[in-house]
Amino acid sequence: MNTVQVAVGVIRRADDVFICLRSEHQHQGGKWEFPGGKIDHGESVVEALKRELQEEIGISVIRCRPLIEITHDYGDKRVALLVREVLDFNGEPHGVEGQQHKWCPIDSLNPADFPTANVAILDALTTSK
Ligand SMILES: Nc1nc2c([nH]c(=O)n2[C@@H]2O[C@H](COP(=O)(O)OP(=O)(O)OP(=O)(O)O)[C@@H](O)[C@H]2O)c(=O)[nH]1
Ligand SMILES: [Mg+2]
Repeated sequence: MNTVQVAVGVIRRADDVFICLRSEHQHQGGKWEFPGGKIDHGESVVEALKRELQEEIGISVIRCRPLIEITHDYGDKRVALLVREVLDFNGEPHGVEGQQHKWCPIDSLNPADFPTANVAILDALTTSK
């Protein structure tokens, strides 16, 4: 099985992070996620992150830094999440595709609400707080 490379953005504002609800028809539907998506052929992680965050939540990423990289096998799909913390951006994050979204306190994030691969992201956030 090949591994799907995914650019994922963690956007923090003080003690909150911005998260979106995955629609039921998507892989891991009904779970909350950090916005992002598949890296296209020939694209860098940062290029993909900028494109996905513009398409999904309507912001222009100005500056980001690596937070963590996770490889996870869901059985039906193997993913590599290349997670970047977004440090500066233009615009106000919202659900461009009509998806539910919210700012959630890092302390209140429940791993059970996220895809399994995200547990390591939540750990990284709690320890870097
Ligand atoms: N965006 C995002 N994807 C995640 C997270 N955690 C996680 O396991 N994934 C997995 O990463 C894979 C690709 O993400 P995606 O579905 O957002 O990709 P995309 O925006 O290109 O989707 P599309 O094919 O519906 O256009 C999915 O299999 C998804 O389940 C997360 O926090 N954010
Ligand atoms: Mg996506």
